[in-house]
Amino acid sequence: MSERTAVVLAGGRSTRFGDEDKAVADLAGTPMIRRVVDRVAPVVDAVVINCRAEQTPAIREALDGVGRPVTFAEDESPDEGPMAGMATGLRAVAGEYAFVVACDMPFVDPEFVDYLFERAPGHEAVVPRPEQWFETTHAVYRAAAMAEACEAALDAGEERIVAPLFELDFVVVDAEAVREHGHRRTFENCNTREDFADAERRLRD
Ligand SMILES: Nc1nc2c(ncn2[C@@H]2O[C@H](COP(=O)(O)OP(=O)(O)OP(=O)(O)O)[C@@H](O)[C@H]2O)c(=O)[nH]1
Ligand SMILES: [Mg+2]
Repeated sequence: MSERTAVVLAGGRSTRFGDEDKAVADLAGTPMIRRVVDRVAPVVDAVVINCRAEQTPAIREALDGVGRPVTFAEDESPDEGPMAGMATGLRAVAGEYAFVVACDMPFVDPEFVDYLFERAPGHEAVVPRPEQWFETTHAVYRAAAMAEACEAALDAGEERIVAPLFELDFVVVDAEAVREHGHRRTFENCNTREDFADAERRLRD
């Protein structure tokens, strides 16, 4: 099946942001997660949201009318970290490949996401490495393979998402390819009120 899915990770507690869920917080007039989904929707067929059960109503409302089927993959037990969320989200994917993205990346570049999907056939993961770090929450995975690898890593007490990644046949998109195919803002994430204010200034430009 060639269907492409976006898995949006939103199950965190937004502690750096404050007493509000940053996923649905207003960013220049639009809930942040809506910005993320609106940006990736043109290059995917379906959307899966990973979050805690109590977040679902507000996120569902924020995503009303996005034009792609949205399903919710709720954490069975919350606060187990982004890798657990990734496994839960990927288990709910119907197609072969999924782009996993954090809910706090409102500048995600659809053309770059398309490029990541294009590099995927024959591999289990396509992960950008614009600098020193692998952007594991902005990467394409063969859903079943990564879900399984995450579950094994969690069982082994691993917390870093590179651990399951290294178990897969993965392609690295290096700094040069990132520059060539992507906008540098694509990896920018908003964690604090200051990050929101800063992003908002640029979104209103
Ligand atoms: N399911 C799930 N997702 C998580 C968890 N922790 C973080 N995430 C998600 O992983 C992504 C990156 O996490 P952070 O940017 O640290 O978000 P956060 O944990 O909500 O924010 P802070 O509390 O400020 O670190 C975000 O999309 C989060 O929603 C978790 O325990 N469970
Ligand atoms: Mg966190």
